[in-house]
Amino acid sequence: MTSKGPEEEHPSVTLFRQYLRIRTVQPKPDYGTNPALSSILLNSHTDVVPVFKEHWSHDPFEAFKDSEGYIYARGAQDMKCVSIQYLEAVRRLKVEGHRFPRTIHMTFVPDEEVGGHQGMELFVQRPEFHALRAGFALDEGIANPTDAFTVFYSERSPWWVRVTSTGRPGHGSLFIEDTAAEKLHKVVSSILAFREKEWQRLQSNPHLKEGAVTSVNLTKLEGGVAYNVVPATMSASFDFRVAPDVDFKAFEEQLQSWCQAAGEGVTLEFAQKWMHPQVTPTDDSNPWWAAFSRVCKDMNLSLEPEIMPAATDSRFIRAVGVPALGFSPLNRTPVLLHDHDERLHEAVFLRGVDIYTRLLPALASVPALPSES
Ligand SMILES: CSCC[C@H](NC=O)C(=O)O
Ligand SMILES: [Zn+2]
Ligand SMILES: [Zn+2]
Repeated sequence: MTSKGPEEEHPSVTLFRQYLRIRTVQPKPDYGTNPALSSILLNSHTDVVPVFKEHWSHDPFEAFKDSEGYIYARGAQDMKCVSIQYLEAVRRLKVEGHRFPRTIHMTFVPDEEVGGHQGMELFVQRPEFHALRAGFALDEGIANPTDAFTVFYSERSPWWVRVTSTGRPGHGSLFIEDTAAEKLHKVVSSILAFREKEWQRLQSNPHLKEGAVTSVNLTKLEGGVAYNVVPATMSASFDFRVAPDVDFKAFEEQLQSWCQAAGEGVTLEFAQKWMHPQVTPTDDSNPWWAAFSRVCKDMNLSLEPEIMPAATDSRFIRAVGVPALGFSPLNRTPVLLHDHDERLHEAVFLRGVDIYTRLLPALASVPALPSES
């Protein structure tokens, strides 16, 4: 009863037997046909952001599919789709018996949504990461509502800044001078004026995309104990996303000078300060880009190369010298990552599997780089 014919075999048993046939024998495990070459890393994170269930049309963890084919779930775009698309493309290529010179590794990492500090940031420093010998990585991108696909070659750097202002306390009925609030107000005004300037710069230049300018939002205000007590301390927290072409030293000095200009006792501290932005070249000098863009051209996919406005695990990968592209093959899809009713059409998902099925052979067949020969 256990040895059924091949046509009846349980798919899990078939998968098991396919895996057994791969000669991963030490000391020269057969991971790819040329293990001297660097590998391709397909990275995805497994965590998702929280939900406000009351704003969803369907249970965000049920993966409900409506009659049109839209699948509703937290992670449908960010980025459980990509994890499964990688796996399905690799499975397809294996079933078809393809072999490539370069090994393909997949990593499924935690904690990206809270900064990756316990995930990819640590992993890239580990010997296990270096043992993968990654030469190029793919990681998440963002959906594109048009026919085109967005691909990210760099990222803005997150700087999370808390400005703390101290001043004279006292009774809420008096005109107290030099209060924490009035000085904090000055800093907030300076930073929001800068925000407006960057916004105008973005608006007035159709060639600039969101990731090319520096953004900032005031995200927290803290302080105060009672209506009639002037507090001695107040603070404002800001989420800056600094564009990769900014002079970081000069920018930090600018922040400091806004604090100083507001008066005595105004200081800033960083809760997050990424200092290592990297750009993955998007021209044919980069053989990974050449392979990636060639496949897209062959498949008639139009690409929109951009700088990622948010921060992903790609920044850690690029910072250790591995070029990376942020790409989620999701076109004709409204951008709903982190939003209510995050959803993805099944046809778009399946098309993404087709796209990876073409991309992976090309990337895993990039000839030896000068550094590899
Ligand atoms: C800056 S650490 C937080 C990382 C987070 N990534 C995805 O949304 C982001 O806010 O960009
Ligand atoms: Zn993500
Ligand atoms: Zn996210």
